[in-house]
Parts: sequence; structure tokens; C-alpha cells
Amino acid sequence: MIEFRSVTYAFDDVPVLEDVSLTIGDGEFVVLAGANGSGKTTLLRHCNGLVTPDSGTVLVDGTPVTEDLVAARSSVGMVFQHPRDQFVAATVGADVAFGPENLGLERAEIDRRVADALEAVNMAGREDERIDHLSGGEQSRVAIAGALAMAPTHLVLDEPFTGLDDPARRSVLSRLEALSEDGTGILLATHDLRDVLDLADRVVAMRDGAVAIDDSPDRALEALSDFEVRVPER
Ligand SMILES: Nc1ncnc2c1ncn2[C@@H]1O[C@H](COP(=O)(O)OP(=O)(O)OP(=O)(O)O)[C@@H](O)[C@H]1O
Repeated sequence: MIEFRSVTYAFDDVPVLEDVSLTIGDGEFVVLAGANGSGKTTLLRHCNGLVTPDSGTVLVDGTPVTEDLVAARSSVGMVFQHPRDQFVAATVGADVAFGPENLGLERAEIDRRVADALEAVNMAGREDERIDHLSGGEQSRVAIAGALAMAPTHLVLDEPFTGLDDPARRSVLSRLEALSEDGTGILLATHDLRDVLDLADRVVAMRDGAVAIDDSPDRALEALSDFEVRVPER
């Protein structure tokens, strides 16, 4: 479980998160919505200690992130908004293998995870391609594969579908759905709820750094008309 307890955070005295309390249970699929600048990315970056609260606590499986960064970073897989920031190797296969290699896994298991993660993002068999020769959408898919290959207990994704074509988006969504059914907690920030609402257990919407809605998708949908997000027509 990931738990935010009364988290407050400011950039240079400008409040960005105000008293945010939120839990993402194991196997729960939580969609995070909200206008530009409402604090979503800042909130997500607390999950692995890239940002630390001014007050309040973020716990991963009961342990404060600030007390055990290594544990938080191995159990929370992060997919960032700008995938270029995330690459550590020159080729697709080497990059996706980097995390599992650091876990000290056997080569066969690493290769299996890399192949499986690339399949989940519709890039099966493209291990040897250079990352800097890929399109923006393909690079985003490699970043997602890198997080999947770690087989983390929790997955945190910041606008993961930006630039993905329909087949890739559907493939990633179906993998996220399967992972959530198998117990992975998922926190996914997006401006477009059309594809994810059916998969979500809860929708959290932020406004000016505070949680304004935390409800079931059906109930949240009614209240979301005030938010700058795309919602499915019902
Ligand atoms: N490094 C920074 N220094 C100062 N202010 C920042 C910094 N990063 C973010 N902010 C401010 O914090 C607020 C929240 O930003 P954040 O990126 O968390 O919002 P968001 O909801 O993820 O937005 P978007 O939908 O555009 O991704 C914004 O007002 C932003 O200007």
C-alpha cells in the first residue's frame, strides 16, 4: 500500500500540495486527474522520494519513504512524463534490462522479463534498436517497459499515454489491468479519462494542490465536469 498522510509541500514558499491524504491499496487502480499545475506530478514524485514532504508522511508498505529510500525505489516503479530523463543505456534491450540486472537476477530471468515487458508495449523483438533513433512515442513505450520489467509491487505513471498510438495504448492498458488484478497497486495521472475509467477502482481529482474528489468512477464522473479532463460520454 502507498499512503499519503497529510502531505504538504511548497516550492519556494508557494504551496503546491496542501494536506493531501490518500491511499492506494494493493491491487487498487487509482486514476489521478486535475488541471495543469494542480500538483499531480509533485504528488507522484513523493512516492519514491524524489520530492520529500515539508510536513506529513508518505509510506510504502508501512515504511516512510524518507526512512528507506532503497526499499521505496525497489517496490515502486515510476514512469515519468519525460521519458528521455529516464534512460540509462543506448539500446532498448540494455535499458529495459538495467533495473532487473540491478536486482541481481539470473540472465535468463532478465531476458525473459525484458522480452515480456517489450511485448506489453508492442515492441517485441526490438531489443537491439538504439533509443535515440526511436520516435517520441516509442521512447515512451521503452520507459514503460523499463518499469514493468522491474515487476514492482506498485506502479506510478505520469501521463503514460502521451504520444502512444492506439494499439500501444490498448496493449499497455490491458497489461495494467492484468497487473492490478494480480495485486499491483497502480496510481496513474492523466488528463484523459476515456480509456481508464472502466479499469479504475477510484478516481482522485486534485485542485490547487488539494484532493477535491476521491470516489468511485461513476460518482466521480458526475463531479468531474468542473475539471479540465476528458471524460467518456455516457
Ligand atoms: N521545480 C519547480 N520549481 C518551482 N515550482 C514548481 C516546480 N515544479 C513544479 N512547480 C509548480 O508546482 C505546481 C504543480 O506542478 P505539477 O507539475 O505538480 O502539476 P501537474 O498537476 O502535474 O501539472 P500538469 O498537468 O501540467 O503535468 C505548478 O504551479 C508548478 O508551477
